[in-house]
Amino acid sequence: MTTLKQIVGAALLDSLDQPHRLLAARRTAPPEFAGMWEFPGGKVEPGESHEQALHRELSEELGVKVRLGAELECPTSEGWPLNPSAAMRVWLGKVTEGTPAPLEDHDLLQWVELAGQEILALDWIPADLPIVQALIETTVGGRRATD
Ligand SMILES: Nc1nc2c([nH]c(=O)n2[C@H]2C[C@H](O)[C@@H](COP(=O)(O)OP(=O)(O)OP(=O)(O)O)O2)c(=O)[nH]1
Repeated sequence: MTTLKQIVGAALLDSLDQPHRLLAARRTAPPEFAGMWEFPGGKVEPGESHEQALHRELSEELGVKVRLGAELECPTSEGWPLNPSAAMRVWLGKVTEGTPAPLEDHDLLQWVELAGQEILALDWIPADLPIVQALIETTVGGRRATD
């Protein structure tokens, strides 16, 4: 039985086949996370699947429709641990309708290169750092090795 609060996040990429850039979102609240970068998303509501929750959150927060790709492989069945009471599962995705805008919960969106130092230089919510690392490995890891 799931005991942790379930959060879903999207790694929105410029392309699912040949990704080069990720859309990062800067949070406005709560105070301890304001100004930090994260994957857009939020809590799974009762009766929703994880994917349904993610589509709803992306519509509310960014005003976009997306195609979801694979789930980013995570260390536990409940996802990536965020804190003692919550875990997040993350799906790769691509915007199919609309232009992302910071409508709710964020004050800035930024497309960042997956390769290079720019992405790691962002002030991510600390719990997101292993997720960002895994995303880089999954997307451009092979390319990096031959850079
Ligand atoms: N969306 C999101 N939340 C994250 C990330 N990393 C991380 O620690 N969190 C935490 C922050 C919050 O405590 C929780 C998600 O809550 P939220 O505030 O985004 O969810 P929500 O929009 O459904 O919340 P609410 O306004 O309905 O209260 O997970 C991340 O990358 N994306």
